[in-house]
Amino acid sequence: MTETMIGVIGGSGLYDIDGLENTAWVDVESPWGTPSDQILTGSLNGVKMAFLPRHGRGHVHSPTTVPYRANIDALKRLGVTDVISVSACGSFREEYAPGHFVIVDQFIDRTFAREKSFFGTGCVAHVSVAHPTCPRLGEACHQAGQAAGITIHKGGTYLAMEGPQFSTLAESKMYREHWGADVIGMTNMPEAKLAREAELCYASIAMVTDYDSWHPDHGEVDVNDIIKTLMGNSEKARNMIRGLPDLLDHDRAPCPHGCDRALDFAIMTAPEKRDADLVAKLDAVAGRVLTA
Ligand SMILES: CSC[C@H]1O[C@H](OP(=O)(O)O)[C@H](O)[C@@H]1O
Ligand SMILES: Nc1ncnc2[nH]cnc12
Repeated sequence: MTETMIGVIGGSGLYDIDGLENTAWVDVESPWGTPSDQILTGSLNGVKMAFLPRHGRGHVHSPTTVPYRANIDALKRLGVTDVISVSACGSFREEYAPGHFVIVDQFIDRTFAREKSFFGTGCVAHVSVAHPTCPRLGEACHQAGQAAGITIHKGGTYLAMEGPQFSTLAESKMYREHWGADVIGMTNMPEAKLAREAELCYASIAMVTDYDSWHPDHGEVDVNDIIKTLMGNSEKARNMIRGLPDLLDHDRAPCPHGCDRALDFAIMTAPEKRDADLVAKLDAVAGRVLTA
């Protein structure tokens, strides 16, 4: 049995969490760069927790410049087993209204200006992201959300756009009417792909702040309106997070969906052809299979 450590990545409006015991903001060094910020460590009901504000406290990083690899590597290095990503999003569905939460289970990745893998020349790996989120962790988030009195929808496809501008009306209609996306945001990719490469269970909670620009009865998306909705959403998210330790237990059974074994057959490069520097950088992410 490994010990559970819940890592929470907080998006826009969620720059800290409360209620943890024995807290400290700690620097975590990563060979993949400097994480977005220090990481808040502590425990809740006997379960270890780590919190990282995705954009940094004070919202320093844009969706494009968030150091996604450093963030995931740093959480893995700390001992995190399960990552809960909390994000603001626009909605493409009437019934996913501002103030509601969505447990995302699929993604369409339209980002193009980000490093998307820990692997590359000298250590090539191909992991499956057919099912990019962990159903066990998503179910725990769903239960915690319901217990916190949140209107929370189970399942949804998140379109990850590059940003930082919001979508045009034509894009918004295309994503909604032709691509089947349910919500839109700028940050869950490549975060989800990297979490899978690092063999971390990953669940995404998208907090609806707006109807993007498609809705005939709502104006175009406006960041001031988003911030107003975010203020209410972030308190709800904190309430939900407080319920998670009791649902996840201190001792962690292996993931029934195999998230924690994603690299078992993924690495293609022959041992004698591997680049030593890259292999060294992969010590936290892939040490389980590279040193076996
Ligand atoms: C404040 S609106 C746009 C901004 O909010 C979302 O951030 P996050 O996913 O980190 O909550 C969206 O993706 C944009 O980065
Ligand atoms: N409409 C939207 N598009 C992209 N990212 C968002 N984050 C919050 N609302 C958004």
